[in-house]
Amino acid sequence: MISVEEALAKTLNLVSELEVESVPLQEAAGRVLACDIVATRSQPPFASSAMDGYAVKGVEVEPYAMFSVIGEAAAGHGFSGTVGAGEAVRIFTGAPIPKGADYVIIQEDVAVRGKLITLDSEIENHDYVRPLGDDFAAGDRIQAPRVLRAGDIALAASMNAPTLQVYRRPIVALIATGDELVIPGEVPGPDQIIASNSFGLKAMLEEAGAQVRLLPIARDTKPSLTQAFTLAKSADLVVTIGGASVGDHDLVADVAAELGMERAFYKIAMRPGKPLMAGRVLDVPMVGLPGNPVSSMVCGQIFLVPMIRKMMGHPDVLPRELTAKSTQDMPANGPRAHYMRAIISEDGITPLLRQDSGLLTVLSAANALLIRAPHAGKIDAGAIVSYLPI
Ligand SMILES: Nc1nc2c(c(=O)[nH]1)N[C@H]1C(S)=C(S)[C@@H](COP(=O)(O)OP(=O)(O)OC[C@H]3O[C@@H](n4cnc5c(N)ncnc54)[C@H](O)[C@@H]3O)O[C@H]1N2
Ligand code: MOO
Repeated sequence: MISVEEALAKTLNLVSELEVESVPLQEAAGRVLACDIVATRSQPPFASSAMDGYAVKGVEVEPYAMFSVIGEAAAGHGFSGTVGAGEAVRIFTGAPIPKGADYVIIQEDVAVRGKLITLDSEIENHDYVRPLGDDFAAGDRIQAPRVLRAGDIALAASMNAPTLQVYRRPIVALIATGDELVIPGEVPGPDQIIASNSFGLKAMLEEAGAQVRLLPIARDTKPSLTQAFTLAKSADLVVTIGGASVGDHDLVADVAAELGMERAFYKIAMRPGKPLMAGRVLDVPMVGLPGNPVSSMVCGQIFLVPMIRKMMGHPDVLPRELTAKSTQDMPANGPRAHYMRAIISEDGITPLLRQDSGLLTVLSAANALLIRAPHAGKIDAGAIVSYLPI
């Protein structure tokens, strides 16, 4: 058995960044930018007004000064003339500052009579002019790599970049295995249960950015598993669920071996998740998850999500572990790293009472995985422990 850290390094080694593709701006959120975005224009492209008011010459601004209004400048429709001494142009937010003017008096500080304005006794000492290129100048860049958030998309749009270069999303083929499984909505036979892991994993991996194909459930026979692997050949990552352990019907390792699997490892010092395996099958990176529902979801979180992130070009692939005070005493841990389903709140972190890897109710109630290292000693309530939010 190898450690979680070794297994993580080996699973990450199986994959690399995928190719770069062009996507429309509207579809780029959450993707990782692969090439710098270069602004093809400055913003604003002209000095512009930050307020509704009157554009004048700044040197003429003083209490009770009077100006005659000679025209109007609105956003999208500038004033074509020049502002002279004693003159003002009615101006609105976003409009170009007219020639000759360099100051905007907000309309709240002005008394208007026909075409004449008089400044109040107190005037704000602020020109309300946004200079040309105040936000960015032509040639400025959004640097890659970068995970594109909503604010970045707005900035890229403003830079007039209609398509962006991003890493491709990985295609993941998910193969649930087991004669006992039927899909949700079907009527299970007396010895059957509903397949849950593939649906939970699909949600998890899609949230991480993957495109997930749910393959038909493979039966516990070699031909059925062989067919499933063959169907998955065009994916960037094949994930099997179940059949990973040592029982007579756990055939994933055997079938993968018959298909020439280059095995990276089998079995890790982790709880849940001991029978995890990984390698390449039919030249496709493959991870074999244990079937117990919580085991497969926890392994998905710890191993698959970082693999997806690496393929998508993320600069940081590993989740950042956080720390909190344990609200409970805890006994010494055994030889496997324990990822305990737990609840993090302002009081600290509390491991849930039942940790059996078949309990999806417990996983659903948890919002964190409390991490106990192999052979960690016993701790008292109040001790600092590591966790991952889930
Ligand atoms: N003698 C031993 N028995 C087991 C060991 C061991 O070391 N020695 N390891 C245990 C551990 S730990 C785990 S985890 C499980 C993993 O076994 P498999 O990967 O072979 O999984 P299965 O036997 O196929 O299934 C286990 C369990 O999970 C249910 N299952 C499977 N797939 C799904 C699915 N897609 N959706 C919902 N539930 C699923 C399945 O019905 C079983 O109940 O092995 C232990 N045994
Ligand atoms: O490791 Mo198993 O995954 O404990 O249930």
